[in-house]
Amino acid sequence: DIFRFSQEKFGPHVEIVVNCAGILNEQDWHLCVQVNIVGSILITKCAIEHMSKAEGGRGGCVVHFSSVVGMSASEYSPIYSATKHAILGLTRSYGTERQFEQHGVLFNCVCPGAVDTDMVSKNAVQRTLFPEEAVSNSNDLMLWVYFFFSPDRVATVVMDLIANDEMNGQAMMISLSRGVEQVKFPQIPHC
Ligand SMILES: NC(=O)C1=CN([C@@H]2O[C@H](COP(=O)(O)OP(=O)(O)OC[C@H]3O[C@@H](n4cnc5c(N)ncnc54)[C@H](O)[C@@H]3O)[C@@H](O)[C@H]2O)C=CC1
Ligand SMILES: CCCCCC(=O)/C=C/C=C\C/C=C\C/C=C\CCCC(=O)O
Repeated sequence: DIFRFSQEKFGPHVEIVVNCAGILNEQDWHLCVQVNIVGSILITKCAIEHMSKAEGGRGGCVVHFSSVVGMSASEYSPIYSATKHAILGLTRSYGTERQFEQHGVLFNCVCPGAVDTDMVSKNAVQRTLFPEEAVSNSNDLMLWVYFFFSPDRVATVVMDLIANDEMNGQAMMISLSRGVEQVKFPQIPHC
């Protein structure tokens, strides 16, 4: 539907897809898996269907939203973290040379740390993410609660990815400790 909406509003050729939709819900983890993983796969499939040069499209780029906890363990939100690992894997696998040769579509993702949005106010403030005792026992945790990126900062990184036609299968991490950084993955040969 979102592709049809875009075509009606902006014209027939979709060339840029930003898949930002996501939820953090450890209680209703089926929903979390459905929205974050299945949703991202569906968007990927639709993007290829509409953008693939082999199907009459013009190619283009897809930017998915993973997270810093898509690359590292999350003590408080393991299911959410697993879904964000999946999005990273999806991005890297569709962002291979073979896939690009087939479709002409670039796939990259962003992996932000905490960003000042409704997701934070729903989860951090209401403490579904932080059990009460974890908040009261850790000064470090409180540090995270008060330091967030602005959504604009993340949007700038997304815009840079859209403008870059060299990057494919890459992840841009946006973290307090390291700033904006392209993640270097180990090269593991297929067995
Ligand atoms: N806020 C944060 O600290 C971080 C957020 N992220 C990721 O950034 C993305 C955006 O999150 P936020 O803006 O922070 O959260 P948010 O809760 O403020 O916004 C999420 C958006 O996703 C949409 N959405 C949810 N389920 C949907 C569905 N089934 N179909 C279509 N749209 C749906 C909502 O309507 C909402 O507009 C998510 O993928 C999230 O996992 C990544 C790292 C950190
Ligand atoms: C360290 C930032 C992790 C960002 C995770 C994410 O994608 C969305 C989080 C949304 C709300 C939570 C806000 C802040 C999280 C702060 C600390 C989390 C501690 C790490 C953990 O074990 O989950």
